[in-house]
Amino acid sequence: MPPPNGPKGPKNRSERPGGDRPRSGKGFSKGGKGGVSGPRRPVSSDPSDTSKRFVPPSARPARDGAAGPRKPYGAAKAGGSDRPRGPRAEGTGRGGDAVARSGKGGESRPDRGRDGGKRFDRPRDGGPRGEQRGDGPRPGGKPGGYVKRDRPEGDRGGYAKRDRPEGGKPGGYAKRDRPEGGKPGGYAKRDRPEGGKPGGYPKRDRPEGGKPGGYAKRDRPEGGKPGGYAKRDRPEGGDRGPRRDYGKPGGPRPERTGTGPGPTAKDGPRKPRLDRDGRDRARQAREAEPVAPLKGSRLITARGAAVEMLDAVIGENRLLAELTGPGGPLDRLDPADKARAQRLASDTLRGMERIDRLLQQHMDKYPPLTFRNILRIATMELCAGEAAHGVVNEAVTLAGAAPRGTAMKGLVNAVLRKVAATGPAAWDGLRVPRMPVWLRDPLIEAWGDAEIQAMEAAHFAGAALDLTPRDPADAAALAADLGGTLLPTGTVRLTAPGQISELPGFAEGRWWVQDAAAAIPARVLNAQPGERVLDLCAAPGGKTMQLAAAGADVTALDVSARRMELVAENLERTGLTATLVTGDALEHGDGPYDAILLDAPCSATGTMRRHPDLPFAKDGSDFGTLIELQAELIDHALSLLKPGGRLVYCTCSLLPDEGECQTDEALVRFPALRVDSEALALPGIDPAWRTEEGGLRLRPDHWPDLGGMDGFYIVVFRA
Ligand SMILES: C[S@@+](CC[C@H](N)C(=O)[O-])C[C@H]1O[C@@H](n2cnc3c(N)ncnc32)[C@H](O)[C@@H]1O
Repeated sequence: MPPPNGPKGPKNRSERPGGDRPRSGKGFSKGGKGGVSGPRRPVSSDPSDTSKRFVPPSARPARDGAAGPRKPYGAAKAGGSDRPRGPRAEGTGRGGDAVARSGKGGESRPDRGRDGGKRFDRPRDGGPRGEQRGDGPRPGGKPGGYVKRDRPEGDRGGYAKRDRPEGGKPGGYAKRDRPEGGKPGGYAKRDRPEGGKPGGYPKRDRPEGGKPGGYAKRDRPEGGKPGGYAKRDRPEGGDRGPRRDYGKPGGPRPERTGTGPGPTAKDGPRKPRLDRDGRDRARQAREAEPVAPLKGSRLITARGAAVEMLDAVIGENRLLAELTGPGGPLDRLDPADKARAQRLASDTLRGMERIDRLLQQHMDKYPPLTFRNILRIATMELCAGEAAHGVVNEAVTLAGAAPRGTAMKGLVNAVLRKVAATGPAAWDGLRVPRMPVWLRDPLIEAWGDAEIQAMEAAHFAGAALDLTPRDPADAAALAADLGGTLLPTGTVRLTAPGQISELPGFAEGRWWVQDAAAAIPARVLNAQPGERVLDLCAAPGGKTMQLAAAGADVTALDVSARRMELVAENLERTGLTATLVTGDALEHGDGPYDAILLDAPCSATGTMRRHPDLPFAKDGSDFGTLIELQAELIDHALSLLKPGGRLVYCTCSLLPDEGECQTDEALVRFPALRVDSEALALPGIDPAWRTEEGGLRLRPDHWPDLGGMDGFYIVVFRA
């Protein structure tokens, strides 16, 4: 068979035969790994020729010429990224995480030991001070210089002489030691909080080679505005040109608190910031330790646990879902307080940009991370209408209970009283918090400015609780019984649900938690009773349950043993059955199947309404690896299909690279493959959501009057 259209493009693209995916030498390739370099063996275009379809991984060409087993997912980043990862792709992609969160969920990292509260008691090393050090107040010193009005005349709020970094001038941080973008004298009003100027990083700080967006203008129609990946915009053969690098694998990670100030042009070349923000220590710690255990009584409260969660997300780039397991901040809380702590942490992350803007009005510089997070949570609560007296008292108590926190109590008290006086009234006038620039720029290029603002509004609004009824015919009755809303696609939405496991019908398995968008892939797959269906990346099992409830003979596979336990628990609760397989999808060979659902691991950027921690914990540097894996999974899934069988590919991502582009490129690799767009004609699915290549693009700003939905891409292939 002649090779399908190969990539045509700039020189730095991998030259790969067989219609392999066009890739950039920078772009999404994995630096030293060089991306998938071998030719991809195409699926036979002859539907009856099943013998040529399955190419076992062992028979595949070596990646980068390197023989041997595939490396664990994300483990081998180019440029020495030291971000430790668990087993391949565990926890990536969160299309079904809602199920896990209903009391079954979060992944803990069993490979980490316990540690005695290090985060609150870091050794002072005399090194540069930074925003994320979390070191506690300086020795022997009052926290002078934090609160604006507390400054003595002429005092610029800096550290006392003995505390200055070597070479430091009075009045603040020596240039090299200043927080990114910081000026001498601390965080004066004009200096923005974490992350820099609104809008983010100056051009030169963008990932190498990365233009904002990375989807070059030339790909758009003449004069066309961004938004949509219309076929007409693409060069022949589905070649979109080099892909964007969403992060800088192995390089220093950009500031991404989501709120603010990043490096500014005057800071000069970027330098590693690990010492400055404590991330080197954090990373080392992550290899061996779970969340630092709770220290003392102060953290056995919802607010204390929320502080610890924020410390881990912002200071250590951990996801909230990683923090819910044994040994984590929630460990010793009762279920109601667990829920409250998670809500406090999520709401604070969601509103972080506004919160920091309010706080910065009253501080010349930020205190260490833990105290900053105490202030942030309290500010969020004050602006949400909580009684000032209780919020301030609790925050002061929390601060005082932290190591070396006695000296911080005054600061916390003074700042929060000011916030209480003016913050709630100012809150609504502040702009809707934005996504971090590394993500915002490419999304604007993809969907347009107004659309991104609408998505940000949806993210800020958060998400209701969505339920999928086991029996789709029960949806209206379920909505009535639970006081919910029946959405056009058959999901039941609850706006004030309370504790999930206490809701009627939970124990009996009448429903499960699943975002409205996440429920659509299994619906378009339309499994029939008795059909042999494979759910290829199944955990925690939301889509498996839909397929099993339809009466199909379901095999559910996932690489994560821990997450497969959730599938088993969910099936047991709902009284549904499936064959469970724990293993790598790329090594599964038990075909052929009538239909396959591939809910591939992805950036999870479509789930930010529910996971506001994502922009803080991620920087996009692993997206390239995920995109490569998605293509491999598509190829392998196709090899397991019966002739004429259907493959539903989906990701909970907003990035076209994980959706529309994957479809384009699969169609180039496999010319006989067809997209079945008719399968998308289901009740509640707006035809306007269809994409030119025949898929379905769901976005958080869809259904604005109903409360939005997660971002998803869905396509139905026919072999
Ligand atoms: C988006 S989640 C799946 C959600 C699930 N379909 C649901 O609806 O509940 C992606 C899953 O892919 C799994 N995964 C990642 N790489 C895999 C691989 N190579 N083989 C099998 N599963 C994999 C992850 O463990 C994760 O559970």
